[in-house]
Amino acid sequence: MTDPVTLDGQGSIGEFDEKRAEAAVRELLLAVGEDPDREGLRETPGRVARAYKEIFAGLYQQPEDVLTTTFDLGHDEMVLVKDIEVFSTCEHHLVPFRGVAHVGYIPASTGKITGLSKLARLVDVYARRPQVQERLTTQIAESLMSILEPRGVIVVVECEHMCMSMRGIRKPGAKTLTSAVRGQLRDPATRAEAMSLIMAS
Ligand SMILES: Nc1nc2c(ncn2[C@@H]2O[C@H](COP(=O)(O)OP(=O)(O)OP(=O)(O)O)[C@@H](O)[C@H]2O)c(=O)[nH]1
Ligand SMILES: [Zn+2]
Repeated sequence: MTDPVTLDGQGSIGEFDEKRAEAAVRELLLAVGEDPDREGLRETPGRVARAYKEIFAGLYQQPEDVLTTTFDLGHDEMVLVKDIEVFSTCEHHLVPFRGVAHVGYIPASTGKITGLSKLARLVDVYARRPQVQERLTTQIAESLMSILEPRGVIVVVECEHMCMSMRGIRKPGAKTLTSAVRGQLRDPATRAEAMSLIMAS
């Protein structure tokens, strides 16, 4: 395995250890009083390990891997992609949180823009890690700022956390909104314009 290297303060650039994950799931089943050798559970540790590999695939990716196609277009107005589906995993309880992300930016005057799908891929890179919503939001904003060097960025994320719905406080339907605003989008008028586009149905 590669030596651990910090990745935005999270995880490490290594490889997913499927055997270890499988053993841990088997152990967890034993801990809850289940029989991992019974018919229905026999394949479960392996299945869960493969599912985790997919759910945490973002630990083995960098934003540069997905923000690849950049065009020079000379477009100097805001580009906004709304309602990008978010599936992530709360790092406190390892249960899902899901919702949408809205990602907008004002390209650099040199016109460096990226493919629209790349913004959704960027959301996935950070969502597919053990996360908290605030960090997910700022990581998207900051990676866009450093890679595209735009004049401004706005990221708004709205999610429902299963750790608040299915357990603990049990408030299904409660939504958490987080935002990160950088550069010219901090200007109140520009920010208000972006927010009205985001909130419009
Ligand atoms: N700020 C923030 N908090 C989160 C996020 N996801 C989960 N949490 C919160 O993390 C907190 C963890 O609190 P703890 O008191 O350590 O854990 P707990 O006893 O399981 O807390 P309860 O959920 O209140 O039962 C809870 O209040 C969760 O609602 C997130 O993305 N951002
Ligand atoms: Zn949680």
